Amino acid sequence: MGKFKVLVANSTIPDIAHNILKTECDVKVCEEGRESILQNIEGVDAMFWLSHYKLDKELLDKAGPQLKVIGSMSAGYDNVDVEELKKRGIKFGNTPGVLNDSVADMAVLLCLAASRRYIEGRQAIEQSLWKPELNAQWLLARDICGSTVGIVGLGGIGLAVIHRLKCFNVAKFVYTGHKEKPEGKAVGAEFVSLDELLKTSDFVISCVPLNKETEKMFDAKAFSKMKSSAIFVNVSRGATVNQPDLIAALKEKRIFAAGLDVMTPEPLPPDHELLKLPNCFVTPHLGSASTNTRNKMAELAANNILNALKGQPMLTPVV
Ligand SMILES: O=CC(=O)O
Repeated sequence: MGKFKVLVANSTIPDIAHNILKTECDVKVCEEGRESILQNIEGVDAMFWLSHYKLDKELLDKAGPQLKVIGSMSAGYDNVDVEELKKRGIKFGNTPGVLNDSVADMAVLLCLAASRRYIEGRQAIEQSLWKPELNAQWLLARDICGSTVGIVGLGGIGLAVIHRLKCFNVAKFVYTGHKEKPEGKAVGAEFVSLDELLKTSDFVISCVPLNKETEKMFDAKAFSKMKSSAIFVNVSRGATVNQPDLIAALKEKRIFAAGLDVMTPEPLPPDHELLKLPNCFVTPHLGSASTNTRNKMAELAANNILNALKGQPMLTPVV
């Protein structure tokens, strides 16, 4: 018998996390759904969290006062009531850093798929619109080469995007955020205001965390400042975008195209308007979805939990 009781709030987490937790804990795994978490959470010392559900007061009340630590297998934690955790003295850790490369790969994929008009090209084949006569003006792309790339939120993911896109011979990198960062200077990116970034960038890539300040920051006003040839890419959270405004901007060709790994809602209904736009390339929130990255995230989340249970500092604490 392990010393600690841990609830795993998702039955699909990689084995590596189970193996780590099992060394010191009794591990219980939930079935799908919030109901199952609510049914199983009572009396546990820790929870391994991987869910789009809200981690809120109701869950914490149901858990009871012995709950000491929650380790989330995610970088983002916008669905977690961190203030409530703080109030209750519950430690909370996330898994930043280890997913930077995978998410940055996804950002590059989105830049390319949106700028090279992947959806339109594919549809043209399927709808027999690919004509035998050569047309030198057909489905022309916007190049990354020679472009200005704007990173909104220069954290680890934004930096990893810059490192990748350097090979594409980008003319200029700009970034915006709260303050100028030495890491920005080190990669040759210029710190600018959001306004300046929106006005001058050919690619606008959102890497910001979702919070009150960033919620719906990409709205009609923001899209109206962007070039009509600009490509908007989002690998952060769907809620940073006012989605009806984005849809209008894409429909009216006020911007050239978008590439989205995140959107609202998730999962996106199959008949959603975003999927009907030929200039919008959508993937189902797969940024961190590689075998290696998910293993690293699982390992880090499990070690955060064990450390905190044993009274040691978490490797990547939030509170
Ligand atoms: O979106 C993925 C994450 O926050 O880890």
